[in-house]
Amino acid sequence: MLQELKEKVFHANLELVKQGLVIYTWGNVSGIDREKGLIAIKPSGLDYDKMTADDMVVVDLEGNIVEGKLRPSSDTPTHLALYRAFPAIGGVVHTHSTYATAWSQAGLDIPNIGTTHADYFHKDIPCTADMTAEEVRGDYELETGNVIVRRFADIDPTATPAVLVKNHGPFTWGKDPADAVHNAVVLEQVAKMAFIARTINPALTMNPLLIEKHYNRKHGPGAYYGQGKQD
Ligand SMILES: O=C(CO)[C@@H](O)[C@H](O)COP(=O)(O)O
Repeated sequence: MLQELKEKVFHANLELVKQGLVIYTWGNVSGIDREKGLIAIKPSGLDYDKMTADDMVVVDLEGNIVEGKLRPSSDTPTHLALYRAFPAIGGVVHTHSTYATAWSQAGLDIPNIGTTHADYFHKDIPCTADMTAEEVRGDYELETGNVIVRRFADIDPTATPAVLVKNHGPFTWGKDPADAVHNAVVLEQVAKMAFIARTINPALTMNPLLIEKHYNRKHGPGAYYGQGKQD
């Protein structure tokens, strides 16, 4: 069942390691088959170098295991909350990549201070608020997803496919697992550049005109970015 999706999710998980976003068994990637309402996700606690596509666990949107001998990622409820709330997404990634996690631990949004950021994330990358005692002591992973969804009440998740969970780490998403990983890689670079830039100049400014210009070059009605069109 879902062999093609399991293969895509498996290779997307391996890409986290290849891109240096995770060590040991940290992080996880999932993908969804919207027609079937089924999700393939990395198994919990398994070394990436021992993992196979067949190890990917298939669950439904309520988290019931439909196929798989292993336990699904401990973050599965968070992934599922995002799939339920954001109907346009096809893949979700969670990592503890260094710079994005540092901004999560600092509890600050990553400000949009550069065109690389604007290309991929449009606005500031939001950090969630503190979780309450009830949320932490309750179904923590599900509540983590709910906190993310509430933080996006007035943010377009398609335009800004990333969030920092305060004191925990980043989640990204995309049209499929590979796109979600791509956004996780760029997020880590943007987090690193923002940290360095603000260290160099705490009083730096961003030209607001560049935000729409760069975002629309890549995503707007006239988007040609990467399609080989000439100026
Ligand atoms: O956020 C965490 C731990 O804080 C998790 O992402 C682990 O880093 C990976 O958990 P599994 O996917 O292996 O259950």
